[in-house]
Order: sequence, then C-alpha cells, then structure tokens
Amino acid sequence: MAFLSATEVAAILIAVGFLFVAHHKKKAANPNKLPPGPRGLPIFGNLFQVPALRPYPKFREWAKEYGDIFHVRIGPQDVIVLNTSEAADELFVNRSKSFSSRAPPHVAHDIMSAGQRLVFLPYEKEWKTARRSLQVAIGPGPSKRLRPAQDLESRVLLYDIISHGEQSINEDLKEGPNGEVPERHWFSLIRRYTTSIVMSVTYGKRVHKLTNNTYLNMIYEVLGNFTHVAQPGNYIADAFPIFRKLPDFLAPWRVAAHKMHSWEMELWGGLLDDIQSDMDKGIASDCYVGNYLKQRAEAGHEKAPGGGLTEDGWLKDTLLAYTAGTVLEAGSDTTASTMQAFILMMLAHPHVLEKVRAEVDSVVGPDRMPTYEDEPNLPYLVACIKETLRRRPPSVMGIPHSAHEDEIFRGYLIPKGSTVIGNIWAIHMDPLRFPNPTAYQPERWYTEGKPTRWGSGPDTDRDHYVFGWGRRFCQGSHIAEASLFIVLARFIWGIDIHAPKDPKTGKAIIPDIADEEASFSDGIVGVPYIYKCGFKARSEKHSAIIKRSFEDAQAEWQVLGLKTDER
Ligand code: HEM
Repeated sequence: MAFLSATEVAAILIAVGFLFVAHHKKKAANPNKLPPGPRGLPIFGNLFQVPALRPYPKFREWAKEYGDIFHVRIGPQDVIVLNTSEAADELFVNRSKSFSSRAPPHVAHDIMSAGQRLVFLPYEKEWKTARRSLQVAIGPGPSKRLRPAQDLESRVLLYDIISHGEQSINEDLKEGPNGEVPERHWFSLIRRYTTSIVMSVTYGKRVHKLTNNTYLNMIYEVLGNFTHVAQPGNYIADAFPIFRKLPDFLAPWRVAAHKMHSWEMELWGGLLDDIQSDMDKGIASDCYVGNYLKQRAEAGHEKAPGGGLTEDGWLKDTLLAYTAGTVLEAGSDTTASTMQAFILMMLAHPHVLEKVRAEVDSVVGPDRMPTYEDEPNLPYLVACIKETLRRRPPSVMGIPHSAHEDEIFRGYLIPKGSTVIGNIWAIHMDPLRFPNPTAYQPERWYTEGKPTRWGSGPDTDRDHYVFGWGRRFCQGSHIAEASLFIVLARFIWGIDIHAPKDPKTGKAIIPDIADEEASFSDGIVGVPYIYKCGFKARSEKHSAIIKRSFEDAQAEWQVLGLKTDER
C-alpha cells in the first residue's frame, strides 16, 4: 500500500472504532440484499483487494465470476459495478434520473478543485447550468463549426510528423516519472493538435508552438496529476469520510491538495484573466468563455468572482474556469491517446494497415488529401477507429456515476449514495458480444460498400461505450470523432510508419498490446506509454501536398486573426 503514509496509517487506527459503530448502524438500517461480490474485511471492505490506480483487470475477473452486476465496499463506500451493456443501459439510461450524479473523490474534487470541476459536480443546479452553457459550444450541432479548425490543424500535424521523421527513434527520449511526455517525442505533436482544438473552442487561442509552450505543458501536468489524484481509492480520506475531520497536521493530503488547487488556478484562472483583460481592451473573442462572459456582462455580471452560481443563475468565475478547464482536460489526452493507440494498432497489424490504405488510395487517390466528404466512402477506416476505441478505451472504467436514490435492480438493492461504475472494459472484452475480444479486428464493424456508423450513442443506436452513458454522456464525442476521422484519414493517406528494429534479432520493436501494464498507463485515462516510431511521406507527391497545405494553413490563420505556427 505505497499510497498510505505513516500518518494516514496511524489515523486509520484512531478511526477504526468510529467506523465499526457507523458500519453496523448502516447495516441494520438496510435489510435488503446487495448484489453479490467478493468478501471483504470488516470496516475496510475490499479496499486492499482493489488496486487503486489500475482496478480494471481485477474488476473484469470479478465480472466473470459474478455476472452483470457485483458489489464491493471501499471502506464505508458501496461500489456497484455494471459489467454488461444491458445492466448499464437499464440504470444509466432508462433510470438516468436516479443515476446521473457523481460521488466525487473528496481530495480531488472538494479540495483540489474547490468543488467546482464539472466532471465531478453532483446532479444539481450547478452541473445542469454548466453543462447547458457548454452545449452551445460543443454540442452536436455547434461542434460542426469547429471543422475548419480541425481541417487546418490536421494539415499542421501532418507537416509536423513528416518533419519529425526518425527523431523519436534516434534520440533516447524517456517519459518523466509522472508520465511527462518529452516535447521532442512525436506524441507531443499529436497532443499539440488535440489541445489546440479544445483551446480554440474554449478560449479562441491556438497552441501554435511545439516547444516551450507554457499552456500545453501545464495542461498536461494538471491532467497527469488529476488522473492520479482522482482515481477512486487513492486517498484514505476519499474512502473514509471520518478522516476529513482530522486537523491539518494529521491530514497531509489536505495541505497538498490546497497547494494543488492554487497551482491549478494559475492555469485555469490565468486563462480566464487573459480573456477578461482582452475584453476590457475591447478585443472580442468568439469562443465559449468569451461569449459567456459577454452575455454574463450584459446580464449585469461583468465581474463575478468566486465559485458556484450568481443568484440569477450565471456561472461565477471559478466555476466557469473549471468548466472550460474540464473541456481542455476531457478533450486533450483522450483524443490524442486514441490516435497514438491507432498508430500502434497499425504497426502491430500490417495487414490491416495495407487494407485501410488501399481503401483510402482508391477513394482519394494521390492528388489531394482526404476531406470530411470522403467519410461515407471510407467504411474500413471508420471501422479501424471504432475497433481501436473498443480494444483500448481511453477511459477504461469511464467516470463513475452515483445513485441519488435507493433503487432495486434484479431484486438487488443499490443504495442511495453508492458509486456506480459502468465497466467499459468488461463490456468491450465480453466474448459473447465480441468473439476473441483481445484480437484487433476492424472487420467486426465493417460491411463492404456500406458506410460504417459511429454507433457511439448517447442512448440508442450504439454498439460501444467509450463515451459513457445517459445524462453524463461525453459532451465532446462529436468533436472527438471528427478529429479522429480527419487526422487518421490523412495519416493513412500520406504517411509511412515504421518501428525501430532490434539490432540482434532484426525484429521490429513494437509495444505488446496484450501486456496492458507494460504498454498503457494507469489512472482514470489510461494512455499508451511513449513508444518509438519513424515517419516519412509516402512519396514526393504526398510530401509536396503536405508542405503546401501547411503553408496554406499559415495564410488562413492570418486571415482568421490567429497565431501562425512557430517551428
Ligand atoms: C476519444 C475521445 C474521448 C473519450 C473516449 C471521452 C470519454 C468520456 C467519458 C467516458 C466521459 C464520462 C461519461 C459518463 O460519465 O458516463 C466523458 C465526459 C466528458 N467529456 Fe469526453 N471523451 C472524449 C473526448 C472529449 C472531447 C473532445 C471533449 C470536449 C470537446 C469532451 C468533453 C467531455 C465533457 C465536458 C465531459 C463531462 C460530462 C459531465 O460530467 O457532465 N470529451 N468523456
């Protein structure tokens, strides 16, 4: 239990007596039968059986043993895990009124985020207002307005990739201890793309530099920290509310989390201050935050410091900053890691690469890049993207929901306040739904001559679950799919990829997809660890088109009043 400090262990012992009494009181009040699950210890429940940072392999084992629903207890917290789409759809979609809240991790949400992070807000007025405010910027219709930026940014990305060439093979680049990706690694090129897209939509700014980019680095630092701090069970005070009452000298996590809040606000608050000062100078910015501030000012709230809502229901500054921050966090690494996983799948399955390339070549030809209009004619490419999302969902266990009412499901009690997890991993690895589930087989989704539908949901017409469920369904799924399509279509069209060779055996060195622990990080968003790959334009003709497109993009950024790329 490396995550428990000596102080925390001491504090556990102090609290055990209280918990014992509280636990028995609760049991007596709740005579109904909970879903089946592994036996735990008194007081601690299954805390020591669930690896905090990588729970999904254990949860899949239990899913095989207990079927579509099981129960574990992490300290006093009931956790219900739903392992089939039928169970998850029934609760999160058909009974979404009862299952759309969150049980936010105390340290990550209440302290580090001052209770303001959209993704963890309970199903109450603040969340509803924040979510509604975003719909006009990233909902299905408005997200189409972002396509010109996705088109231009993807041209920049292609240019960056061919300029990068073999740099990541030739240099010995290493990930930092907290998953920091070196700026000179090709993963950073993809990260620049995805973060620039969500920066444009929230703050109307581009990420135009590859190195020394303060915002880009800080967003990933905040994100890397958040995915670990927020992992359920990571802090004793998350699992045992009684520890939240300890004084600071016995609660080091509180002191650390307050510091993290100030650090996060340097970024989220700093971005908000920048746009406020632009507006004070009369510089308008057509983006989510700019438009929101303008409307709020017209309603009489030019300044609204602090958290929560104004009396007449406008987001105050800290809530607005965290809402925009959630878009930056939710949209950056999820999309980037899917692209990185897709390229890994192509390296590991050359026959798939050959087939998808043949499709793109026959539809697009060598004289132009693919565009959005090509999508209906590229069903195998869409199938490859879907299969990447199925085989390696970025958020392997989704974001836990919470029950805000007692509910009975198949005769079992789901107590009010339980954490309810949609086990995306178990659903995607279900051999009845996906025969030979660990194999990467885009053919599962593909019918020759018929467009492949994305099938992402939210609630009907869906066949995979990477974007979650119900009223908490990912708000940016359309932006994500549009980015995945345009970048990966152009990648397949224009760029050859190769892995380095082992000098002794001559074999290509490619991360083993089956070895989850060695190849993918832990935390709420599990991303591929950096791996070596070399890139080159497929021909002189492809290279010339990519370079010209990059130059054209620079001219278009100027017309749009945005920064051009510094390389
Ligand atoms: C491949 C890329 C992406 C994946 C796999 C993904 C996945 C998810 C998942 C699993 C959730 C939680 C759903 C639930 O609670 O049931 C979520 C929430 C969210 N996502 Fe995404 N996401 C992606 C990209 C994006 C993008 C590009 C944006 C923004 C432009 C975005 C914005 C959000 C927001 C705002 C939420 C919070 C919803 C809430 O709590 O109300 N996501 N996403």
